Amino acid sequence: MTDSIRELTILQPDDWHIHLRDGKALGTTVPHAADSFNRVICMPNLVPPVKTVDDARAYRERIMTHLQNSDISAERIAAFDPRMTLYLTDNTTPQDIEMAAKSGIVQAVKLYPAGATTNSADGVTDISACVDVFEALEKYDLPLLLHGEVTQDHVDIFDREKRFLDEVLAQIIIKFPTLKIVVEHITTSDAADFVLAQGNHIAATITPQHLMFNRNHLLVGGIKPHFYCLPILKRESHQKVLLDVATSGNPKFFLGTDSAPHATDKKEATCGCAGCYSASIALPLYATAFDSVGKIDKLEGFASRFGAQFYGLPVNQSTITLVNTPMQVPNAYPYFDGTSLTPLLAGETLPWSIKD
Ligand SMILES: NC(=O)N[C@@H](CC(=O)O)C(=O)O
Ligand SMILES: [Zn+2]
Ligand SMILES: [Zn+2]
Repeated sequence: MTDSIRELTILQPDDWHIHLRDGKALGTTVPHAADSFNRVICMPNLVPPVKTVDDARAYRERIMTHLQNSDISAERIAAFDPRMTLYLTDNTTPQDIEMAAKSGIVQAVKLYPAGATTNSADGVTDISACVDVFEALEKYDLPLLLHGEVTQDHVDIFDREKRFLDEVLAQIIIKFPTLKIVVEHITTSDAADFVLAQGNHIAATITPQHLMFNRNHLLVGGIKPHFYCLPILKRESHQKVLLDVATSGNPKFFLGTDSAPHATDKKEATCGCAGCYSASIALPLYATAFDSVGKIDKLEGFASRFGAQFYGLPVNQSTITLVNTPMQVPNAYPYFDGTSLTPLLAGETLPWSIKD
């Protein structure tokens, strides 16, 4: 065994699922995202949500303003390209979809079953009533991004993703056979198998936490709120399958951090918010996960090629270098109004870091 330093230079990655939030939160989240990623698909679950092209345009401008005010390099500022999504509600019309498709700034639309996750109260209450909207998405070739969990009270939280695939998504696919769909943040072997069984117009994103952790990390030895996100971490056998498919080189699986900031006091609470904050350390996390199974050579496809390919965009030209020199994850970042933001694995050491 040699201890030589290993380096990996890959095309600059994109993040196909990120929450930047709004207002003063952008002062922390935007520079973190722009440090590592060129394109980022910005989730629309703001309060109030991003529902129209005008909302999306205004949100993109607020994001860009925070970039100009940050201390990141001119080169990273020039490369950063937030892509917008619209939040589907019961009132979204086919005309809204047509306008989004023709806007040039809306990359996809997002479906949250009402009540499924953070800020999803305005989401869709009856997916079977979305026929016209799905038809329009199919017609204009605009991808549908799914938070794929059912929400009925009686369904066990660990079964909610599988039940969504079997009972909801399977029906959508039959009725709309060419609709482009991304099953976001998949967490089970069932979801991996489901996506593998479909055509190339159906893909999935995978978060760093679902590759690195399972429900024991969340619950054994005390409850760890910073591992709590939705869909919830599952058992180890699912984690292993996710790691298998992510590192397989299959272009159906690509990077989406689901970095989801909540102030530390909102996580460490009697009713803690769902979401792991990972944007600032996402690439070292993914590198660590891929290296753990000897598949670091598969990282570039997952992080920098397959997402662009799915969305019909060119791959980035610039590169970034990762190195297996350890880094310490900060205990917390300053957030807005005197609050702090605790990242995933706060205070721990990661074996990989980004080379300066
Ligand atoms: N993943 C999460 O646990 N939370 C996300 C919402 C989401 O992506 O489901 C958030 O916005 O906080
Ligand atoms: Zn979600
Ligand atoms: Zn998310």
